Amino acid sequence: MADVSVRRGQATLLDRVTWSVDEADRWIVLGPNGAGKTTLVQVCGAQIHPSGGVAGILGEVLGTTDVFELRPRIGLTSAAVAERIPREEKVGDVVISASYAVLGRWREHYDELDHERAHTLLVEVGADHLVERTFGTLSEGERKRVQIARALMTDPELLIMDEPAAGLDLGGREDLVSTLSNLARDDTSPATVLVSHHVEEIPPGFTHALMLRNGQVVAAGPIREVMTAEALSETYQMPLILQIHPDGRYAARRGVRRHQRG
Ligand SMILES: Nc1ncnc2c1ncn2[C@@H]1O[C@H](COP(=O)(O)OP(=O)(O)OP(=O)(O)O)[C@@H](O)[C@H]1O
Repeated sequence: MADVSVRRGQATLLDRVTWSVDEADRWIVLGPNGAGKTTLVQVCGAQIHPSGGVAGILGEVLGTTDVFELRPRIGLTSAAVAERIPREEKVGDVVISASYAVLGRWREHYDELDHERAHTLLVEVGADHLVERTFGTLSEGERKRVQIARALMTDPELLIMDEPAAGLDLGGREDLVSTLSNLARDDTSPATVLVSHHVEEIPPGFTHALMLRNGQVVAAGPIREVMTAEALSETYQMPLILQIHPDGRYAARRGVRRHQRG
């Protein structure tokens, strides 16, 4: 992205964002509510066009390419995508129908390889036992896993996940973090962008971080350089203490301002 802005009426949702993601990168995108995270990944996912600047995705430039050819090359999970999955659809079909970029399985013919791939992906995300269940009967955590398997079904060159841990309980979150960590560490996984609200949800193996505030980039780069208490405090506009655990997990909490003596 070069100087990418997104405007709606008088509002500037993204303000001259310059950012690049390489094939082997696994990015975490952090920022307070309303910072522009979803808007950013909607541009990355070829769902919306920038109002200004240039966005290049997988060798194509948005605005000069057919987004209907580009979108199947991108795996996207988000609340908006989940809402469009029919509740009565069987889990196996939710995953396999991604190969034709349709929601709701009907008319399509799938071959044995598709079935094998869907099964392998469900095993990878720990959801193979759910294959015969309907999507509507799954718990929030189970739905998130199925959505990730679906996003991977087309063997995308870019994987974008917008808040996959939202609504999960502690156990569900921990399971998801380890699933995402395994994905991140797998060399065959695509370039990945993960939007999150909590530093505790950053899966070990993620390589880069981008912090957004008011549509602007506060910090971006290799995770070990960018994930600092200073950058986080600036992003959330409050003094924060950041802990980095030896296993690569993070934790943050408000710091108490020290009163100066005298
Ligand atoms: N069509 C629109 N017109 C005006 N403002 C909009 C429009 N769409 C989104 N916004 C605003 O743009 C800002 C960025 O929204 P976005 O959804 O990208 O934020 P976010 O960082 O994903 O937030 P959250 O963490 O709450 O999901 C928000 O303040 C939102 O209210």
